[in-house]
Formats: sequence, C-alpha cells, structure tokens
Amino acid sequence: MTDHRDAGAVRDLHAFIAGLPKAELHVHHVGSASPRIVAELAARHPDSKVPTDPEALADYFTFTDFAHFIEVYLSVVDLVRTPEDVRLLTYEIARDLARQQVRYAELTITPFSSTRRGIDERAFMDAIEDARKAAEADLGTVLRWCFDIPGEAGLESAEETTRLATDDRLRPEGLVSFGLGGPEIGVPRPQFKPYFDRAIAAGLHSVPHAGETTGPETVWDALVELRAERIGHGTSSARDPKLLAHLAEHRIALEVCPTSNIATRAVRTLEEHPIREFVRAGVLVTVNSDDPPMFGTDLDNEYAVAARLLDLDERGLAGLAKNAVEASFLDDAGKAKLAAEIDTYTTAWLAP
Ligand SMILES: Nc1ncnc2c1ncn2[C@@H]1O[C@H](CCC(=O)c2cccc(C(=O)O)c2)[C@@H](O)[C@H]1O
Ligand SMILES: [Zn+2]
Repeated sequence: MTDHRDAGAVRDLHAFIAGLPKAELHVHHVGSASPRIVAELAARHPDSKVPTDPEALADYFTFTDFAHFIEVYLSVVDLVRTPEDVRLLTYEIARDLARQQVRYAELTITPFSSTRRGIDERAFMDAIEDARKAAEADLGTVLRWCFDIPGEAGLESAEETTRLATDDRLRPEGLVSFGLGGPEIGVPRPQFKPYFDRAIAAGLHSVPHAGETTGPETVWDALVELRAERIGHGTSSARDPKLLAHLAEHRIALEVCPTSNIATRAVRTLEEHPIREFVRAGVLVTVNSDDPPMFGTDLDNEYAVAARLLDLDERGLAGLAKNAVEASFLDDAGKAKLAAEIDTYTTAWLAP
C-alpha cells in the first residue's frame, strides 16, 4: 500500500506511538516468544527443530496458510517444557511489552498444551503467577490471563481448560477471561457452550476467537452460544452489516490484529483489511499484535499500521489506545487511571 504522508510526519507519529501508554488485549503467550527467548529455550532443549539463528527463524516464521502457522506454532509450544521455561517466557514477554509502554496486557495462555506435555499443573500456575508479580513489581506492567481452549484438540481440551480455570485451588489470581483459539474450520463454536457457561458462572469474561478464518456465522455463534464480550479478530464480520450493527450497538469490541491476518493469509493484503469498515460502522475497534515475533511485528507496529489504514493523527491514535482501555477487563479505577495517562501524554506531546 502506498503511504501518501510525508516521511517526517510518519517518523513523528512513530515516536508518538513508541511513548504512548497502551493496553494489549490479544496476544498469545507462546506466540510472543521473541528470537531471544526462542534461543534461550532452544539452548535448554537442543533436540528441538526450531532454528535459533534470527535469519533462519524469520524464514521459519513465514507461513503458507493458517494450518501451516498452527504447525509451526506447536513446534514452539514444544520448546516450553518445564515450569522454569514457563516463568522465563512469561517474564520476558512482560519485558518486551514494558519496552513498548504497554501498561496492561491480557495474555492468552493455553494451559492444556503445557499440562498435556507433562508440566505439573500446580507448578505451571505458580510459574505464571510468579512472573506476573515480578513483572508488575520490576517493570510496572500489569499482566492478566485469558485461558483458551485449543478447539481442534477436542472436547477433552475444553474440559481440562475449564477445570484449570474454575477450580478454586488452581485458578490463578491473574485470570480474568476464557477463550477459544486454533483453527475454526471443522471446529464449530456451539459445542463449547457448556464449557463457556461454566467459566462465565465462575466469573470469567468470554473472549473467543471467531471470524478469523471462517465467515460471520461463526461470530454470531460466538455471541449467541458463547456469550462473547469481545471477539478475537472477527475479521469476516465485515461481510454482514447486521452483525456490524449488533457489535456497534452492544459495544462488543473487535480485537483486530492486522499484520497477523496477512501473515496467516486470512486476509490477502493490508489494503483489503476490513478495519476501515469496522470503524465506519461504529464498532469499538482495538488493535493488537496476536503472535508478534512470529508475524514480524509488535504492538507499536500495529498502531502504525492502523494509523496508515485509518489515516489517524496523534489524537486518533490516543483514541485507539483508549478503545483498548474501555474494552479491557481492568476495573473502573484502573481504566480511569490509564485513560488519564494517555490523555496527559498526548496533551504534553501536542503542546507547542
Ligand atoms: N491467530 C491465531 N488464531 C487462533 N489461535 C491462535 C492464533 N495465534 C495463536 N493461537 C493459539 O494457537 C493455539 C492452537 C493450538 C492447537 O490448535 C492445538 C491442536 C491440537 C493439539 C494441541 C496441543 O497443544 O497439543 C494444540 C490456540 O489455542 C491459540 O492459543
Ligand atoms: Zn489470537
């Protein structure tokens, strides 16, 4: 896509984004393993097939389609084998987020993938909680968890994820929401209704992926059957005006991840990305990074992409950051504080 803005203005906007306090609502735990983290994990487990050289890794992270992406994703999952690996990964993710001025992040974690690979469930919970507390104390970044069902792994994974998320003796303090990820084709959402019902009854928010690789009917299923409060991606919602109106009316945010959609070939080009249609329809749009190192992006870059696609200036970008605050599961005081921080930063930046 051609960028008609002048290079100096784009540079200034990037500097503004780099300092902008932000909230990240859709980012995966293992999907955030940077080349640095991958190298460290691979050194611990030298039998892995994941390359450690950054150039070879960039090549390895080039996907032919969504199924190929999931295959590669699972090879990185295989690198996380011990509670200490889990702790390292989690803390290092917080470090990468803090560097981008992310003050608050909801990290999607797939505990089933770890427990089925033999990590003790108690030790797993302790590792993420230990990293969360250390990250908040050391870096000032608040982490919260979304536990997601890897839908393609079947109802056994749904049962296990629900148990881990709702058992009072296990459920971590930082857990706020319940999700559903992985491929959508051949994995109908309604079958997960009983599990979402249990998670919601236990006080968790519902945030399934939907409409990333299938049509708007999957988003309707997520809303009606899984009582979604936000939708992961929701890309295909653009094909259904009634759905867009429903999302807008009920302030159900879309967690839009533009670069991810191109990398997994869910959308052909950024130019064709429906983010503009979402905004035009009045939908609450948030911008997120999904699996940043795997897609060669980070949250700052996603904001830059959104600025280009939506023709946003500093105030527009601050508005986008505040959308994420509104759609987050922070309490009211936390939302007010972060929104005020965004305003203060923006006003200071724009002051003559
Ligand atoms: N863009 C994305 N869109 C959707 N999901 C995404 C995206 N990025 C990352 N994910 C993650 O991928 C996981 C998929 C894991 C999965 O399918 C699976 C299947 C069978 C066995 C096992 C196992 O662990 O043994 C795992 C999801 O749970 C989700 O957290
Ligand atoms: Zn995702």
